[in-house]
Amino acid sequence: MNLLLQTSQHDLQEQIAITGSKSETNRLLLLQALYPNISLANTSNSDDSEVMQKALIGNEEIVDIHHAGTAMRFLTAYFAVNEGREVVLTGSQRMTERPIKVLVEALQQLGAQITYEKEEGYPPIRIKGQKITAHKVSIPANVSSQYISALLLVAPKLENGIELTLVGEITSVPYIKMTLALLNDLNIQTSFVENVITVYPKKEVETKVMTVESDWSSASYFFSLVALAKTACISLTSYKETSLQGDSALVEIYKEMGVTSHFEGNKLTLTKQRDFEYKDLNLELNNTPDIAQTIVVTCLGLGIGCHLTGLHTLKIKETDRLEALRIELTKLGANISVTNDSLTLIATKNINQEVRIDTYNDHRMAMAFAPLALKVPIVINNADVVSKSYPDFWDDLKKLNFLMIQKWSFT
Ligand SMILES: O=C(O)C1=C[C@@H](OP(=O)(O)O)[C@@H](O)[C@H](O)C1
Ligand SMILES: C=C(OP(=O)(O)O)C(=O)O
Repeated sequence: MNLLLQTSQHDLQEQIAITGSKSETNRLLLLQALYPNISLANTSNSDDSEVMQKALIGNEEIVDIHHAGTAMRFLTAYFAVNEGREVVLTGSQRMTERPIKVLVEALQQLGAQITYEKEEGYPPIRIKGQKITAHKVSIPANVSSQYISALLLVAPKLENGIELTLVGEITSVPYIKMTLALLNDLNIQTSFVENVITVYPKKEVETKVMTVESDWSSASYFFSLVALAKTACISLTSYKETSLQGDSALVEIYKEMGVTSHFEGNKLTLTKQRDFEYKDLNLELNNTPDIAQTIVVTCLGLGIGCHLTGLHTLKIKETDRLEALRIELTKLGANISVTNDSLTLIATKNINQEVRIDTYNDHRMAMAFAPLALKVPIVINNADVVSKSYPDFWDDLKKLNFLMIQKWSFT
């Protein structure tokens, strides 16, 4: 489905309910498989959480997690320590290009039995679950924090827990802290001192309902919409002022783009500041890689420039996001350059109309570019990719009176 988006609505007023964080949900689904007496509320309705849940409750030999990076990484660790079970873990074409070697080698240090079915270092992988008693392991920390979270999540069920030494610069740190915080919520003891993380074993946890906070990465598209509208007041539920999700940094980042955030209970209200003085932005996004696309598109729409750094992990996500941004923003008339870990956009006032944005099987390409419809009509190709994290995205956008016309590839 290709969608032509346009709107003449410049005052955005609405209340939107976004479901739970997919990062928190996928962690908690795994923890629930380890500790069945916990229950979950406000879970994510994303495809990634659905495949995670199916993989955990199913009993197939071949487990296909499609595009879900967290599911691939978390389940690698889960099946590796699941004594007596053998599975082949695989995913979409793109998943077979996303590296897994760092995690496989760390698990092998602990005694896991994992082999590659095709290319060394990449899914699909064959895992023969083992009883693990070793507990000291080291791992390169600069490729993906998901490898680290994967080990930490299964650690409390290992006989001796885990003592994990992180080697090199640590990337996407808030996601590691989220994992530890969720373990702590279950009274599982952890420590994170300098570059060593320890998780202590815990056989049972108390019965508890874990309520997932709504997804901040999904909220980013509304920050962008508010920034690009003439006037706006959009409320989002259910959010916390102190969040486990690093992407809650949106509140501070979008202040620099004229968006005011206000909390009342668990309702977050975004309003557009009047007479705001815009300046080019300089941001380090190592802690918040998933909002880089949203931010650069907002900057283009506002006619300001930006220099974003700390982006090296973008190259191994759903697509090479740096390259995808360079190609699509150039089509819109932007002056953009990228390196292996940064992006620079020069301020421009003109945006090309009715450009067809390719989405590269990446939900965030579709959602990040959609708010630009407030400035120019825009076509989003393969718009259904949004279901990876936010299946209701287009319905929620309709509530803001966006006009959406299905376009066929040849029209
Ligand atoms: O642990 C998680 O839930 C995630 C960690 C991040 O990945 P990296 O650590 O690979 O940057 C992030 O981009 C991803 O969307 C979700
Ligand atoms: C990178 C993402 O997801 P994953 O790595 O879990 O596929 C994302 O949702 O932006």
